Amino acid sequence: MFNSSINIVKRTIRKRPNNSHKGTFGKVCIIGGNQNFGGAAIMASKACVYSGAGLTTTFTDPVNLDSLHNIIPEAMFVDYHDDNKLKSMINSFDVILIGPGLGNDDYSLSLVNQVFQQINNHQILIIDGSAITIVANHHLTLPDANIIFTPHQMEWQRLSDIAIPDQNDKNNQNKVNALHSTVVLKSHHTKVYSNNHIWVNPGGTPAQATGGMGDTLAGMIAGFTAQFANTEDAVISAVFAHSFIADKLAKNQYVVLPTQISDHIPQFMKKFEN
Ligand SMILES: NC(=O)C1=CN([C@@H]2O[C@H](COP(=O)(O)OP(=O)(O)OC[C@H]3O[C@@H](n4cnc5c(N)ncnc54)[C@H](O)[C@@H]3O)[C@@H](O)[C@H]2O)[C@@H](O)CC1
Ligand SMILES: Nc1ncnc2c1ncn2[C@@H]1O[C@H](COP(=O)(O)OP(=O)(O)O)[C@@H](O)[C@H]1O
Ligand SMILES: [Mg+2]
Repeated sequence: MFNSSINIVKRTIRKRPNNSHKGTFGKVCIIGGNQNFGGAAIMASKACVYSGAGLTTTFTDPVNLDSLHNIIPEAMFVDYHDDNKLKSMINSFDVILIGPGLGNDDYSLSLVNQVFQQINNHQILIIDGSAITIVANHHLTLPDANIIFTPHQMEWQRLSDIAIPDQNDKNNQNKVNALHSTVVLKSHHTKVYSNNHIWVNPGGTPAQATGGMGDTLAGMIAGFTAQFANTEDAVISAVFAHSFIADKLAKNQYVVLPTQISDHIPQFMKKFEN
């Protein structure tokens, strides 16, 4: 499993062509971070930029602006209350990540609805964190887009109606097929379900069990899928990179911080570029 995963990573992370520019490496929009969970959107944004996305724009509550730019000045900011900006910009992105720290209130629901109404089938939509809970609680109809869900087991229980003890491959795959989406089911042994294919992450460590770890993974998946043509391979490579970096740091650390993982993404990508 480890060697076949390395092969996927190597065929995914391409050497950057000399005649490239920021436009070559994808435009990502990250929507999340309410007044309480700004850190989630900021960690996702950091992970996305460090994964090499060409342009990252973060739609968040304005209370997060200074912190966002302190941590990751490469990310652009839009006030997520600005309806007109969201409307006019949303279809210009290759990848939209919605959910990290979004919260579950009426305004969060309206943002999810707005994205679902406007997104098209050329775009990749990553649904994480609060946005998964919103889709589940409000039984939202999914839009016609390339959808990737990134639930942990509790979020998957809400979305799939499969209780955590019953989350086996057969039950999970049936639900994934019904959703017509890719599902990254996160746990101590994360699995990626897509098109009747299941990939099991060979890595991961309890040193990763800290808030923000999934927000960081979601940002990495956004950055990888924005750049690399094969979306399934890009998702697998991001999940692999996330835990590979964590496993390495955990050799000398009791706990690994999400932002530390982001710091090491560029070295990981250099090591495996092909
Ligand atoms: N610094 C920040 O701003 C943070 C914001 N966060 C945001 O908070 C919102 C709520 O997300 P939460 O996941 O905390 O809340 P949820 O209520 O969705 O789920 C958390 C609970 O699920 C249970 N659970 C069962 N199996 C699990 C598994 N395999 N992995 C994780 N939890 C499992 C745990 O008991 C945990 O308390 C999201 O939008 C998220 O992005 C969190 O990521 C924490 C950090
Ligand atoms: N014990 C563990 N072993 C391996 N990976 C873990 C462990 N605990 C958490 N993780 C990883 O950390 C991430 C947690 O995601 P999530 O619960 O969404 O975090 P958050 O929403 O707080 O950012 C997932 O990628 C999960 O696989
Ligand atoms: Mg999460």
